[in-house]
Amino acid sequence: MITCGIVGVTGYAGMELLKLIGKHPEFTLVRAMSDSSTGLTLAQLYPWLEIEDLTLEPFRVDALDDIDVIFLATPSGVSAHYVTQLTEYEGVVIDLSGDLRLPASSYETWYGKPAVPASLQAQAVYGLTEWNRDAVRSANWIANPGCYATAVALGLLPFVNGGWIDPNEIIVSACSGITGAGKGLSAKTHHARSNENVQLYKIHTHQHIPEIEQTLYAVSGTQATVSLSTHLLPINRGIMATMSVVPTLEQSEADWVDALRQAYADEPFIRVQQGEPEIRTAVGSNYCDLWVYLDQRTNRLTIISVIDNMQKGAAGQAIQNANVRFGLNETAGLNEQPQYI
Ligand SMILES: NC(=O)C1=CN([C@@H]2O[C@H](COP(=O)(O)OP(=O)(O)OC[C@H]3O[C@@H](n4cnc5c(N)ncnc54)[C@H](OP(=O)(O)O)[C@@H]3O)[C@@H](O)[C@H]2O)C=CC1
Ligand SMILES: CC(=O)N[C@@H](CCC(=O)OP(=O)(O)O)C(=O)O
Repeated sequence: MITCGIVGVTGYAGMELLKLIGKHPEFTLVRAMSDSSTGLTLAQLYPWLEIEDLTLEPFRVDALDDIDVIFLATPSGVSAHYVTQLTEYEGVVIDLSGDLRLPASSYETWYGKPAVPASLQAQAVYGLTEWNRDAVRSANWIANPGCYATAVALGLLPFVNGGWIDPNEIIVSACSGITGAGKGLSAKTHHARSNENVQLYKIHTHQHIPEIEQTLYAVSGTQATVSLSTHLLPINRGIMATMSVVPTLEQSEADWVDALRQAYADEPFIRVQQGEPEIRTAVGSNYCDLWVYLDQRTNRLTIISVIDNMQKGAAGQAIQNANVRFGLNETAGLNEQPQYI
C-alpha cells in the first residue's frame, strides 16, 4: 500500500481527497493534518465517509517518515508555508494550491502574495496529467493545476498545439460552482447573494490566466494570449468554459470533432462529446467533457469544456497524478460515474 497524508483535511478539497483515498485500491490514509481542528476524529468530522478513523493532528515535519505522498489541500500562501518546511522530505508532495505553479514574478503579480523561493518552485512539475505525464512519472513535487486552468487548457491545447487556431484570438468565458471558492464564507458566496444569481468576478485578472498561457507555451512553444472572464454559478460543483477562437484551417465541423477525438484518443478521462453541452455530464467524476462547434457565419470555433472543479479540477487530478507517479493504473480509485441527476 502507498501511504498518504493530507494537510488541510477540513476543507472541501481535503474532504474530496478523503473520499477518493477511502475507496482507492492502493492508497491508505495514515495522517490527517489540520490547523484548525486537531484532536477531532475523521468520524466526528465526516460521519458519512468510509475511511480510516484517524485523529486530526497538527502538521509536524519530523512525523512524515512513514508517508509516501502528502497532499497539500491548503490555500495559496498557506501551502507556501508548508512547502518551505518540506525541503528535506523524501516522499512526494502534491500541492493543490497555486503556490508551485508559477515563477515568482508572475505569482506575485497575479496572486498578490510573496512567492515561494524560486529554487523550490523550479523543482515542481506541473501536473496537467494528459499533457505532462512523462514528467509527472518521476516528479517528487507536483503543482496540481487550478480548476479553471484545467478545463481551459484541456480544451485549448489540441488546437494551439496543432497550430489550428490564432493564438492571439482566444476569448474564454467560464463559470464555476460555489465549492470552487472553498468553504470559507464571503459576501459573494453567501447563500442570499449567490443563490438565484450569477456573478462575474476577477474579470480579466483571474490568477489562472498566466497559468493557462504558461501551459499553452510549455506544450506548444506558442505564446498565446487568453482573455478570461469568470462567473460564479448558484450550483455546488462544476465548471463550464466556453472558448471562442479563430481557426487557421478551413474544414467542416465534423472534421474539427474528429481532430479533437484523435488528440485525446488514448485518454481515459477526456471525452469528446456531441449534442448539447451541460455541466452535469462531468460532475461527480474525474472526466473532462469537450465539444467543438464551427460558426460558419463568423468563422469562429466554439470549444466547450466541462469538469467537476473538486475532481478533475482538484482532488481527482491530484489522485490521477499520484497514480502516475507511483506507476499505478491511472484510473485507480477514479472510476466514479458522473452523478448527472
Ligand atoms: N475547491 C476547489 O474546487 C478547488 C480548490 N483548489 C485549491 O485547493 C486548495 C484547497 O481548497 P479548498 O479545499 O476549496 O479550500 P477550503 O477553504 O475549503 O479549505 C482549505 C483548508 O486549508 C486549511 N487552512 C490552513 N490554514 C488556513 C488559512 N489560513 N485559511 C484558510 N484555510 C486554511 C484549513 O484546513 P485545516 O484547518 O484542517 O488545516 C481549510 O479547511 C486551495 O489552494 C484551492 O485553491 C484548486 C482547484 C479547485
Ligand atoms: C469559484 C471560485 O472562487 N473559484 C476560485 C478557484 C480557486 C483556485 O483554484 O485557486 P488557486 O489558483 O489558488 O488554485 C477562484 O476563482 O479563485
